[in-house]
Amino acid sequence: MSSIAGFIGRVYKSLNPPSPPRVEQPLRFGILGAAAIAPNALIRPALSHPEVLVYAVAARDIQKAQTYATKHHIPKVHSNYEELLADKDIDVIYNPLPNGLHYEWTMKALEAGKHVLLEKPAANTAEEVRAMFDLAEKKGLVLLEAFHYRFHPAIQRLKAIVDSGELGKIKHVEATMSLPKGHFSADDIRYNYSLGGGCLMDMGCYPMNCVRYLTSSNPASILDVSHELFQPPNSPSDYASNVDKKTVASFAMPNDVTAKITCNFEDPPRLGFIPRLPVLNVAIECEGGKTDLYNFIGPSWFHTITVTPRSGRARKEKAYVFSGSDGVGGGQRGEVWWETYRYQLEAFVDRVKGREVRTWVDKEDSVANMDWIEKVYAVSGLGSRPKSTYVSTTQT
Ligand SMILES: NC(=O)C1=CN([C@@H]2O[C@H](COP(=O)(O)OP(=O)(O)OC[C@H]3O[C@@H](n4cnc5c(N)ncnc54)[C@H](OP(=O)(O)O)[C@@H]3O)[C@@H](O)[C@H]2O)C=CC1
Ligand SMILES: O=C1OC[C@@H](O)[C@H](O)[C@H]1O
Repeated sequence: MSSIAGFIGRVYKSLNPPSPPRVEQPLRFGILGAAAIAPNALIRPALSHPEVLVYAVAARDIQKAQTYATKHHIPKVHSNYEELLADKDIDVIYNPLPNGLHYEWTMKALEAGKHVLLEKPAANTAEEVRAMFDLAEKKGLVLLEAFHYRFHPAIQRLKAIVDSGELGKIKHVEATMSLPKGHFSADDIRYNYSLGGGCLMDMGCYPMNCVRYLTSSNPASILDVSHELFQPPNSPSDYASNVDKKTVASFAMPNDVTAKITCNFEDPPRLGFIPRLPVLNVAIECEGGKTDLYNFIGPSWFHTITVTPRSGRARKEKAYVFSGSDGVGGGQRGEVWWETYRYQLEAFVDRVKGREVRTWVDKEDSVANMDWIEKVYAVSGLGSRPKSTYVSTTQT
């Protein structure tokens, strides 16, 4: 009963967060595009952060930007992306553009002297990811690939359990992100190759990141890759698609560990008619038992960490807030209703302000993640998503 009340409380408070008064000079964020994800990933989390003001939005169509700004109480509207970047009152750019535009607009934002909170996956190629971080470093600006789940206590608690050695050495890690068929329409950016589409890019980047994070390593090699292709409705049977709607990849990790990632845009109904639930799980087999986290990507409303030692009693844990006794260090306690995005925003602001952060997703992490995504695409034969044609004016 108390867990149902806890769930309702978390959902309610995360959707209706308290909004404390802003500090005298909050960080002013500008949003590139009237993006579908921004209300969840930035606008709502920002309400409860006293040092953040979502100050401006730009869209390719000014009317769209105005409607969005009115709906989300954003004070300023710009009629194009360049104008947003030129706005001297903006400190941070949030870049939730389609993947294939991440590089160009992040480079432009950094060139304009802005910190950048950049949606995942960071860009279409590892080379582009490195170039963005090089420029951020050169300019002394903060750049973060928004792997929001990494900032939540749940995944950090899971890693602390694994790292504590209580289950012995890791043998195998499996991470899955799968959504029921029908979640995305055929014209979604996710199915558009020229915009950096593909399931491995959009969803597979999480399991890729997660297996690397939990094993504290990069793959040694790829063991196997399989994929299913997206075919636009009414396309000819010989339509050559290079957009995966599903990818499964297995890896040899260092120290005799193996890993498997699965991502699926279109999990078909069971028996053809029973709709599937999303699958957002990670499971780890160790020599002395196993553990898993149900809902590793969106743990804020509900998750379960199950720990099953080979000998001894199994237990279930929750980690909605950093407790101090959870083996993941001090600072940034959080609130039980904070979503992954709110934890992420806390760390981002702390980083910009030069304060210590509990956790971070750094340059080499982002570069390696993209590198392995490209390597999987190379094995599947689909190839990397197209390189940006943007030529930076600030060569690093
Ligand atoms: N962190 C998370 O949980 C999530 C992250 N994402 C990531 O966020 C990014 C955006 O996803 P989402 O919000 O679903 O995307 P949308 O379909 O809402 O597109 C985002 C914006 O892209 C702009 N855009 C610019 N050029 C084009 C173009 N040629 N075609 C289509 N759109 C264009 C549009 O801006 P305009 O308003 O100017 O027209 C649009 O508002 C992706 O990188 C995705 O991976 C997505 C969902 C969840
Ligand atoms: O968290 C997410 O869920 C659905 C995906 O398509 C999206 O891009 C991703 O970030």
